Amino acid sequence: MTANGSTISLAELDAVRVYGLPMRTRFRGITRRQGVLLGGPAGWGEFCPFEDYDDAASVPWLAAALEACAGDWPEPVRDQVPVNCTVPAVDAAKAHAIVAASGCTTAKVKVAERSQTPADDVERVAAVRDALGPTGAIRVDANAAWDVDTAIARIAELDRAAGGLEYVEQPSPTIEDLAAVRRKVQVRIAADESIRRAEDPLKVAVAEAADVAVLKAAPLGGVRRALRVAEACGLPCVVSSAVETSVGLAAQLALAGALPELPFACGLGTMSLLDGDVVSDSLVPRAGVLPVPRRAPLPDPARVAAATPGAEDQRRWLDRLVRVHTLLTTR
Ligand SMILES: O=C(O)CCC(=O)c1ccccc1C(=O)O
Ligand SMILES: [Mg+2]
Repeated sequence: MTANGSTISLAELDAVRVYGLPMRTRFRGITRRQGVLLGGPAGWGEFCPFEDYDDAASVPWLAAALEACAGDWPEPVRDQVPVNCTVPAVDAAKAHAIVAASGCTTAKVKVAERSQTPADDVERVAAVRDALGPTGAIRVDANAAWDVDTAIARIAELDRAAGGLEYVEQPSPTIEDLAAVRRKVQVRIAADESIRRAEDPLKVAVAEAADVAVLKAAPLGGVRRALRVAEACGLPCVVSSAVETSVGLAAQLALAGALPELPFACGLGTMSLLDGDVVSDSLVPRAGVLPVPRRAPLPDPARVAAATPGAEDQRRWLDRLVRVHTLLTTR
């Protein structure tokens, strides 16, 4: 459903294209992204729930894609959005190179990945500071890896290595953990998974668990729904990608463009994580900013053809699309 209560049926779509693109670096265990591009009456949307999401969890992703197909995005209040570069759990030299090449003055560094030691994280963050210079902002994302005591210890080390962290994203799994960590550290806490997956995203603010809310348009059911979450939670918001193609990123940028306040850089500089795109004018940041588009860029037929996966993957995604659409429309 869109905010207007209209749902596009699959029969109203002009085009349905399954795509698959490899990731340049393994990221949170993900080595490729696949999804479906939907061509609707007013534009293109992208349906790309993560592989491990079940049908119920994928419903909001479809709502977000159909909102884009219906051309149902709110009016933006800004025409460009500052973004961070994203530094996966790579070695320090590679991290330095990513930041230096990015043109961004904010870097988000993945930490606490299973293949890494705390010393690797400290080295990576120190290298990122070196590449950014003294004025850039560094945030880290632990993806809920730490228990409360570990979080408190690691945050202190990483804050020192960074010469000051802007915030720590999801240091621990639960809202209660985040609140406990937040009471013990000086660094701001950002809630990501707690908002995406919680039945009631507002609990984050109520529990005083976070200083910043990370919003992703697709898992929250689209731009308009995500805007309502932003309003209700009352926290400063950062829009962060789900590593979509430029079609899905456009919806994220529509959200970032429509938020009344945007005090921090957004996590939308993720095209560099994907090896390829489905449009020819990719949403790649220039000088650390991305434009706020009025609609998604049009898929380029040659690029879509080049990214089309095998018959089995196509079938799997079309089946998934139909099942999730049934769930969306029969709720
Ligand atoms: O925010 C960014 O810079 C990149 C996006 C990102 O980190 C991400 C991408 C896919 C799934 C989860 C996450 C995350 O923020 O944890
Ligand atoms: Mg995160």
